[in-house]
Amino acid sequence: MADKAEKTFKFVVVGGGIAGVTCVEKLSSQIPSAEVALITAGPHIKAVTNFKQVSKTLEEFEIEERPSSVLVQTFPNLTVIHSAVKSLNTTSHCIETADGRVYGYEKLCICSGGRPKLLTQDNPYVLGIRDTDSAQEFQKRLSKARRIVVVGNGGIALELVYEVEGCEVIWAIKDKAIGNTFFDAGAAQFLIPSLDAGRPERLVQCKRPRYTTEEPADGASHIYTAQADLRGNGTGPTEPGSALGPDWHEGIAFRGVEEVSRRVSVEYQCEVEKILTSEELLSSQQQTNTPENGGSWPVYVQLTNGKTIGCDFVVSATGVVPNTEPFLHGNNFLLAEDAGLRVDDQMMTSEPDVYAAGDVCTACWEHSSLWQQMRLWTQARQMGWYVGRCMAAHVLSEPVELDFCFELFSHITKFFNYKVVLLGKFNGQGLGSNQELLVRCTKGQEYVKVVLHGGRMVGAVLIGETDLEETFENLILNQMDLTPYGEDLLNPNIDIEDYFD
Ligand SMILES: Cc1cc2nc3c(=O)[nH]c(=O)nc-3n(C[C@H](O)[C@H](O)[C@H](O)COP(=O)(O)OP(=O)(O)OC[C@H]3O[C@@H](n4cnc5c(N)ncnc54)[C@H](O)[C@@H]3O)c2cc1C
Ligand SMILES: NC(=O)C1=CN([C@@H]2O[C@H](COP(=O)(O)OP(=O)(O)OC[C@H]3O[C@@H](n4cnc5c(N)ncnc54)[C@H](OP(=O)(O)O)[C@@H]3O)[C@@H](O)[C@H]2O)C=CC1
Repeated sequence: MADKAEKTFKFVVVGGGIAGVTCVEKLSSQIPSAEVALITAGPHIKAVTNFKQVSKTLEEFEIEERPSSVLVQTFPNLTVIHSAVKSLNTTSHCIETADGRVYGYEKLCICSGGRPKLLTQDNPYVLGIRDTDSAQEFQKRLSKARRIVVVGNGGIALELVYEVEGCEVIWAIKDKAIGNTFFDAGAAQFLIPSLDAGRPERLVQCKRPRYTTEEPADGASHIYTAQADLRGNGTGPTEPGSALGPDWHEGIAFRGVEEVSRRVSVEYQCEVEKILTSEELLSSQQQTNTPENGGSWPVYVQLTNGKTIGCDFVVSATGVVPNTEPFLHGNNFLLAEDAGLRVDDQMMTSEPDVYAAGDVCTACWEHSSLWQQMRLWTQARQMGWYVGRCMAAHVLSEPVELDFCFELFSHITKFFNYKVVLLGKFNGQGLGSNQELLVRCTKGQEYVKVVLHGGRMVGAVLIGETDLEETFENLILNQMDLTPYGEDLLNPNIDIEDYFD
């Protein structure tokens, strides 16, 4: 492959999601003279906007989907190639794209994200949601649906069951409580009433521009560059786009055909045993498993609790698998248990000069006791920024230390219209029974949980407008012994901020 390389770049970054774009921005600003290529399968790139450092580790930002020409205008050293990577040869330092072109690199960063880990592949009644196209497909199918089954108990399921209107939702979860990837049972109990109450009316308007994946009308090149006229055509609507951002459902009406505003029922502690078409259900002759609520449906879901539920389609919100496939063949990448590319504290994979960041990688350095990896946009941005710094530092033979953002896990998001802040070991991850919990809850207003370990705060869940995030972040970071304060820590009559000043 090496002698076929039509151009060799100092840095090649694969993936136009948050991790890849942030990496490119960092590289271009650190070494403006270096030639950088961004190779991405999707037709657009993601850009972080309105970045706000809320506190030492908490950050908020918005995400825009943009044509890559905008990025190229900002960084004249950058070439964007819209084509999927087909193969990689780490020995010859070459990468081949779907349109048969070969590019050389001195240093490569893989930021190819993940794809939905579906319950089953190739079943037309089972949908996953990842990018703009899959969200639009979901919306289209929903507009004709009377009942859907949502499987999974993480971020996507939590958002969908709250957002869908005009359609009955059966939510099947493995656990005893909703939202297991983010909450404990107490928080779930606090949130459950919002499921029935429904979400407040809001204007359905698009906050930021969205782009379609149609070919450019003028037949313009898929390669945007200030330097070269490299043409490619290895991309199209079937290639994976970048993962959606936090408020991906804003501006999209998730409405089924029913008049009812919402009806969500949760099937707890069950998994999907089988997914059958109506013909398969009939021929299976399982008369004992009479479908719930009768009726005739395009597809039936048999759950391990013995229920068979007919529906229009199934949403498999069951996590992500790192997109590693095209990079593995013929190379010696070490993979983690979750199938991500293993990276060390310099974001380097097991192959020389190959780095990885974002959803595709698994952080395999010795973590701070207060941090864990979760495949979130915050971490994709942080890793993208840090990997760019590492790559530039290695070229310049400069030392680089693990960034401070990996000291403490922090995440701000919104579920069921409540602000949610998660800090450190917010669910007592890895602490076993060696933890003490303090909880304060005001129905419909706030839920505050603090995780203590050896008298020190190691994690917190803050739901609602608690205004406690900065103080708690400080208490977690400084690891002060809080034993003398006891339950006063959550006493609503004490101004905790003043208390620790
Ligand atoms: C519906 C949904 C809602 C979400 N909501 C939130 C939220 O509220 N908060 C939060 O923190 N996180 C959220 N996330 C998670 C978050 O979006 C991801 O963790 C983050 O965007 C990952 O960024 P990334 O750059 O690693 O990967 P991606 O955004 O997936 O980007 C991967 C890029 O690689 C490209 N690519 C893939 N394969 C190839 C190839 N072979 N060749 C070339 N290019 C390739 C793709 O086109 C894409 O541009 C959500 C995810 C989803 C799906
Ligand atoms: N607001 C936010 O921060 C949001 C973040 N996201 C992120 O986007 C990504 C994709 O979201 P999502 O798909 O919800 O992934 P998550 O990892 O958040 O959740 C996946 C859920 O599916 C469950 N699950 C896995 N396999 C099965 C199975 N075979 N049957 C039943 N349940 C199963 C998991 O349970 P278990 O854990 O027990 O395996 C878990 O509850 C994640 O990285 C998520 O963090 C998405 C939306 C919003």
